[in-house]
Amino acid sequence: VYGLLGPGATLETSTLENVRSIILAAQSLLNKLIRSNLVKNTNQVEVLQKDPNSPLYSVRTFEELRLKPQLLQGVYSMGFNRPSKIQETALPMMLAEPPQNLIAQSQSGTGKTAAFVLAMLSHVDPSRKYPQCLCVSPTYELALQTGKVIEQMGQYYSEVKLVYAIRGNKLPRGTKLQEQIVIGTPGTMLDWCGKFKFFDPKKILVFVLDEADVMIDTQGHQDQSIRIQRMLPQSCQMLLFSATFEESVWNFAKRIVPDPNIIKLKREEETLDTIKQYYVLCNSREEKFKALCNIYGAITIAQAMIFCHTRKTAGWLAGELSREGHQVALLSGEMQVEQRAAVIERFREGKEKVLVTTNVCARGIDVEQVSVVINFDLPVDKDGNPDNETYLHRIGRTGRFGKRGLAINMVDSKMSMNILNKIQEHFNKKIERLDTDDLDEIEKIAS
Ligand SMILES: Nc1ncnc2c1ncn2[C@@H]1O[C@H](COP(=O)(O)OP(=O)(O)OP(=O)(O)O)[C@@H](O)[C@H]1O
Repeated sequence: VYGLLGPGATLETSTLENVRSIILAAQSLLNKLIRSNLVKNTNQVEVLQKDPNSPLYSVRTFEELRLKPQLLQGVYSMGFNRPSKIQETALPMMLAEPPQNLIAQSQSGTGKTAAFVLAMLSHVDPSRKYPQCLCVSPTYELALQTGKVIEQMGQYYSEVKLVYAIRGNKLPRGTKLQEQIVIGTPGTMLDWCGKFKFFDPKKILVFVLDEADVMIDTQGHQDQSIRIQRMLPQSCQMLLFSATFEESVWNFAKRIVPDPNIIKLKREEETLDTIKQYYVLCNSREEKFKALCNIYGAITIAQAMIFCHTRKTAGWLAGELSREGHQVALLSGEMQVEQRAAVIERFREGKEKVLVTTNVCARGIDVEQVSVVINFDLPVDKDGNPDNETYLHRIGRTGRFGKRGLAINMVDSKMSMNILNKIQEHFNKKIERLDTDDLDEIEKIAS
């Protein structure tokens, strides 16, 4: 299957309406590629049960779930010692008899994929050689990532096989699938069960819809998913996962999952409390660059992220910094997701000390060891208004990381001063002026 795939989706291949969904899907893939650990979350899980009178089980250990030994071995071999926050509640619900339907929302990296993969592997009967679980993902790259988790978790359960229903994987007419798990994108999945009848949808026990928020942004995916769902038997367990839960996602979720239990885990809040914020007044990008050099000359910066508004500025700045002798990594929109993941990985490993990037590329990426964030350009939305949310994401820290940080904003016009003032008002946190021609003053900010 891997050999059949072309390179990852690029923005060039898309129509304009699809750009947002492609960015979302790419972001999600990027997060998966660069993630090395569970994203910890200290918030409480909110649970809404279909039947409020039934007792709510949550587990502290994987043993309590009475998994097949081959699966427990698979779980431990992945380095999981205990269920994540969302898994504590989601797993007993998904593994209950009779199976329960579930809608679960929690941010990327909290263990949703591992949870539903475990549920699918627990429910299949390997002695039956036909599809019993379907999992739909928004893109084939995301489907492949989930497939990898199935392969890893099921490594000691080799009787269970999976097949990818993705564009490019063409099967001869009349094929009857023998694999127990089918994972793919909605269009191909629909063709496989509706048009080509490669398997019998009435025999499906578990239907998983992953990344619902990304899914609904892609034209046609919603309808295709609903059409697949309609072919499944009433007894089929329906599971839907999403990182965010806007109204539109919720409406879609309710159409896909009848009588759901609902689990939500709020994202850990980011705060500016532990961040010292400054701004520097300049007149041009050259002056901004000079200010940046002065800062680097005065204080030791282990690792910094620098945000620019456009690819062009980012490219220019990366070049200038390299000429000054800095080890610079550039993250840019025209790079494919895999290339971006590699750049971030190198930066995380400390191979480069400065990461220059545009906003699109770096949304949602945590690089814990970064202590200095520089807004070479202030974050604005497409209408040129201050983008407070992005400002917070760039420089904010969750309580968990708690470390002190430094944020420096470059202001180069009346307009950008105005934006800075609005950001300051919005967060009600003072942003101090920094004179970068005064070395003593710069040294003070690092202490
Ligand atoms: N119980 C666990 N203990 C330790 N690590 C875990 C556990 N569950 C999952 N992980 C790991 O944490 C990371 C995130 O898990 P997972 O991919 O399942 O999260 P997710 O919520 O599905 O995120 P995304 O939607 O981005 O895929 C993965 O590297 C996974 O291997």
